[in-house]
Amino acid sequence: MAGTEVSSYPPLFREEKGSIHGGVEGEEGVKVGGGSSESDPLPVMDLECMEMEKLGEVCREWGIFRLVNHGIPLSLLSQLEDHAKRLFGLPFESKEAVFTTPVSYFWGTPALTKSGVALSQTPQNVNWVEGFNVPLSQLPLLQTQDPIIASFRLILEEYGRHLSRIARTLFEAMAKNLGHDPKQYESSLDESSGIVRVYRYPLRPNRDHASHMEVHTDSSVLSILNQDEVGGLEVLKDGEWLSASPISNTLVINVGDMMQVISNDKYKSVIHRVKVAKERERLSICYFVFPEENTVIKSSKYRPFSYNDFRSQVQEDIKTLGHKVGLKRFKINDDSD
Ligand SMILES: O=C(O)CCC(=O)C(=O)O
Ligand SMILES: [Fe+2]
Repeated sequence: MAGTEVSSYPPLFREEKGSIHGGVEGEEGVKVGGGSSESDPLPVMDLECMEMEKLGEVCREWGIFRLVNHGIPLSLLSQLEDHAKRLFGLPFESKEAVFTTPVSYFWGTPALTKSGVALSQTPQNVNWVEGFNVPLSQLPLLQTQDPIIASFRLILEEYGRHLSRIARTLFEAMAKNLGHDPKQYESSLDESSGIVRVYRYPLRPNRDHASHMEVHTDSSVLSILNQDEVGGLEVLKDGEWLSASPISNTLVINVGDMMQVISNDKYKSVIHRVKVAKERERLSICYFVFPEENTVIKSSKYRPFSYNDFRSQVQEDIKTLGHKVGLKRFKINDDSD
């Protein structure tokens, strides 16, 4: 596959390419799932038959769950994966030159500016990832003569419609479970803010136990993840890292920071990271959806702020401190930091 050509990696990722054997075997204290449903620790929710009580319990105790019966055709998922692999296989310089706006190419960090440019990262805390950032509402502006990019766009548009539907359905069920008036909370989920990130995690052979994506929570209301069969997503639950195994035709849903605020801290924004424990490249496709950016989010636990305020604070913290501080910045009576 073209994707394994060394020239398709950012230069920093090429140095260790010579010795791809002796990869990471897992780690003590981490249950590394083998991809079968027996080893899957995540609670499972069915989109076609939503159990409201269980949904509330899962969002309070886990902040993450597996979704089945999501209604996205398998053929669409595999077409998307196929196209992503072909585009990642282009030479690094072409990816940088071709994908600027509205779809941008980035590497080394998932922290991007509003226009999709990577915030700079020191070599010590570089994330072993590259990706395409796709603001769904701007996809029609992507002009191209390239047939693969043109069909990538069409596939993403269709995928985006499914994700909006899934996010809206889940959000309404969560609002109902929280006893919120759905009308009042309508602008807390703005489908036009939806972003898809297509990630490729290259091999990292000589860095046993190093993260491919560092520990974090998502800033979104909800995130919807579709990972390939390699796996590597890990979730912190009761002080233990659990592996969210890849299971075909299922999605993983994360409660994000904004949902935690909307729920007055009843739901929790899940702490997670990516560590690829196999000698294989990994591909994942993540969707993030946010509140309407200027609407003030009401909560008794936080001072009033909009998503715009939150994003600016996160970006400032990453620039000045090197990491996201997150919700603590807005919490009432929190004396930390
Ligand atoms: O690639 C994954 O599985 C997760 C990525 C992630 O956590 C993120 O982009 O926030
Ligand atoms: Fe994440």
